[in-house]
Amino acid sequence: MEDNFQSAYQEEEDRLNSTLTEIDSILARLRNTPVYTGHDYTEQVLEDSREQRRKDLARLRPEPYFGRLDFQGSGDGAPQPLYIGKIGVDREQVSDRPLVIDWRAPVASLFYSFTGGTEPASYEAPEGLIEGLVYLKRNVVIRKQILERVADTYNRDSDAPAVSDEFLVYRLGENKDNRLRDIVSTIQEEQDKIIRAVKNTALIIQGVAGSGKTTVALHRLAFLLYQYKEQVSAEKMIIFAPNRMFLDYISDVLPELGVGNIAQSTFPDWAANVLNLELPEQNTTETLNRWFEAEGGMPDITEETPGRFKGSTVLMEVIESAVKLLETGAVPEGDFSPWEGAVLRRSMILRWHNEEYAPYPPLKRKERVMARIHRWIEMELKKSPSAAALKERKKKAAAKEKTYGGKWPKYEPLMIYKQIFRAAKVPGDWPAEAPELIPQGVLKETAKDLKKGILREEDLPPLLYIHYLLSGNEGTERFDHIVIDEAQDFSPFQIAVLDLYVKGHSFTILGDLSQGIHAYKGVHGWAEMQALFAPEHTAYHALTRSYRSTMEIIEFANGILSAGVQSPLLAVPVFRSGNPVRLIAYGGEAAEAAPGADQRLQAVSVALKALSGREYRTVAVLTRSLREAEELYAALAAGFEDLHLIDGSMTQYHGGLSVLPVYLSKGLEFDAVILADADTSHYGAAAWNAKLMYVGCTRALHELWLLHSGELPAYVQTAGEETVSGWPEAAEQ
Ligand SMILES: Nc1ncnc2c1ncn2[C@@H]1O[C@H](COP(=O)(O)OP(=O)(O)OP(=O)(O)O)[C@@H](O)[C@H]1O
Repeated sequence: MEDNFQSAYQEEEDRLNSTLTEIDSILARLRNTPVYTGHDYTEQVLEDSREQRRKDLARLRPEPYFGRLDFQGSGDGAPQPLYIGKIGVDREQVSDRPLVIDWRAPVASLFYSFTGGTEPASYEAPEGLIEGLVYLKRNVVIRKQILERVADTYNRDSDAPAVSDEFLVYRLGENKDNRLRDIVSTIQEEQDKIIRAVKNTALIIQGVAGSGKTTVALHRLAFLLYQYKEQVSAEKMIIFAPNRMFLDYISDVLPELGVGNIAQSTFPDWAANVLNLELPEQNTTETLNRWFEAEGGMPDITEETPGRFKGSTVLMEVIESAVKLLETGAVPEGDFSPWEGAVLRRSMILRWHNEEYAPYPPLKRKERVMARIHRWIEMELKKSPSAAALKERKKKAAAKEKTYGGKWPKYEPLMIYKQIFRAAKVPGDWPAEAPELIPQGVLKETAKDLKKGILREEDLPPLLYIHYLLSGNEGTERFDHIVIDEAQDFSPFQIAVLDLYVKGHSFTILGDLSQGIHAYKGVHGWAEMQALFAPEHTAYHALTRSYRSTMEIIEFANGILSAGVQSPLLAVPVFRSGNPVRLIAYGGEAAEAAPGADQRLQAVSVALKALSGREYRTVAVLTRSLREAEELYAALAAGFEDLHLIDGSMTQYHGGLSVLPVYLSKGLEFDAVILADADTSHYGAAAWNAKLMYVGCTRALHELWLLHSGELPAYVQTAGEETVSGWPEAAEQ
């Protein structure tokens, strides 16, 4: 065994050396080729490609590849070793087998989809299905040109035919810094299917916490750019994520994959930009705080909860009817007469509006009709009998034209939105009552907000839709692809509106219903989103394995889900074992002398010291509310150098030690998590509270401690069979 390993290591070291020599020689040749600066187009294209190759090779040199697959296609005489890396490199002789194969190339898909066994394997190539036998699947870790590790996950000649998880487990056991990383060397089969799915589909992915949704979405973008290079461009792709700090957290993955220039935004930021609106900064944060700090729990969520109703496609219908009403009554009453004796019949204007310009959206139609009227005036002016009459008529016509233009509907999204909710005066031909489809409660609350000038996040999709109905998506280029992360917090209306701004329903929509803590606005089931697309335009995938946390943490979090939410969406852990989850009751007899608040502070401080003293790089204290996070931070900051408070307004994630409310931790991960206040007064019995706690627990990679002074919620007690209680010895108070 040891001998085999030695020879594998030696073999890979030799191959690495020869690869590096070859890369260096290609690079040297490219660098010695004079840079073309002339005007010949063909030469310019060749120069661009040389420059790209120079950059790629320089980028590749420190870690040229990460995997090897020995494959014998049906036409091959013997198994051929294929080396797979982040970027493909052709040899000097392009007819030879590539030096390194791009991980996105069709043949590289075998590296990910092959699940062991002696049966033939196959992959889809442009020329059709290629079949053959896999002999070896090997992971090689190279850092700074040094071979660090060789691990065979499959070897046809060995006794263990299945693909082993050993290398994956090794990778997952590493500590994380403050950024999400690429996973090209260990993409799993279920993830690979999503990454390589065809472009023009609305892919909806339900993935348990830590199943790699965010990571997979980013790899999918890199794949689409490779596979559809002629059809898509990075500038026309966009990622929607919950907040700006999260965007910062994921911002390294795409550059690591060699992809730049993909727009990343929050939905409100993007919508405000399209609508040309200035959104007050604190609105979203304020809604969140209001919602999550609510004393005595959340209000009940029904289809009439404002966020839910305004996110529904029912409101789309209401808007469509309102815009139709405006459009039908748009042409002002009466003929148009710019001066005495000149008359343009209304019937003619109506014909222009309703027939000739019918294909245009209302705002364009109005512009076209007004331009046509202007041209008509100019023709009429030519008939003026004298220069004085011409001058007089011109003056009159200008005034009349202005007045006539003013009689048209305003066609302004916010105004129309206010009119729909009866927060602004409605045109004469509108019914006095708002449409029955709008529930009374929503009507009142929205009208009150709109009159005060308050716009909430849930008002943005309707506003965008009105904007679209009025102007089409003119001025905003349609995207080639849209990624929506944390999509359980999106509403069907939001997706329906975004569909108007993307080509071919090309979406990757990822989320986890078990983390749906924004139930007042998000979807309650994926069918709500699937229903927006024709069956042939949508596909559903479920990711059930969780890669982030140890088995102990996942089993504990699963327990919370089953008992607290009765959810069937449980995570399947990768076989990676760590320390048991720790439940720590503080206060009680040992610390009776200290008043309550001090005991809590002391407990958090001891836990933070204990965990940050280990090899972990990121440790988080999660509180139930922002206020509690702020208070804890203020009390702890002096004792911990690298401590950061994370509130809703942050744009950067620093890593190290953090204090944050649990609802803001969504999407992030930490080596160790301390869940402060895990008691019934902070986490009530409602499913919603269990979800919140589930989110908190699943942020932890290696270590999870729950601190409490009161009773633990029942769903934690039942989940806690395999946990340990109390402080570890070294951290004893
Ligand atoms: N195939 C893989 N190989 C190695 N690491 C992986 C793999 N898949 C996911 N991971 C790791 O698992 C962690 C979770 O990934 P990610 O944040 O993308 O999951 P998620 O499903 O978006 O999680 P959540 O919904 O809980 O926020 C990350 O550290 C990621 O690097």
